[in-house]
Amino acid sequence: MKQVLFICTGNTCRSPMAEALTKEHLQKNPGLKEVWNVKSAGIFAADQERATYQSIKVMDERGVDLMGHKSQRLNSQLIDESDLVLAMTRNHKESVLLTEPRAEGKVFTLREYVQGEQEDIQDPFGQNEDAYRNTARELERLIRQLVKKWEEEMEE
Ligand SMILES: N[C@@H](Cc1ccc(OP(=O)(O)O)cc1)C(=O)O
Repeated sequence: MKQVLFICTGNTCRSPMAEALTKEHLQKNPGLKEVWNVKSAGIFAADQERATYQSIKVMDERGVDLMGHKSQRLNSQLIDESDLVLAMTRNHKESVLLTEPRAEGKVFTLREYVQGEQEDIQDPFGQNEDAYRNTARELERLIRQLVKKWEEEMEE
């Protein structure tokens, strides 16, 4: 099996949403579900924190359960065991490559990986629910493209 690891700062908003959305999409695609294991972590995350209330709420609005999420701090082992590391921002990507240079080649920003563009996914932390909703919508779009990309790769 291959492992994808989503990275953000606190592992309580963006990367948990990306993880949950990806798992949700994989549920609908048994072939791919056999291929990809999905995790998330945060560069400055505390361990064992729940996702923020707003993240849980906006995911719930999409029928995606984030209640069981527990944050974890990024570490070398997680990077080493991952085949693909998808960061929310260029800063996250650069920070990973600075501490784990051997990860070069498997670390991308999510948008770079699916759209070939460098734009970041902004942090909704500390903002209102609508900001979270916008992040969720943006992530949903990107994750749909990610899964499509994996499907196409599988058919090759
Ligand atoms: N937990 C940090 C900040 C933080 C939390 C979450 C966060 O969002 P995300 O999980 O999307 O990186 C960003 C930063 C603090 O102590 O203030």
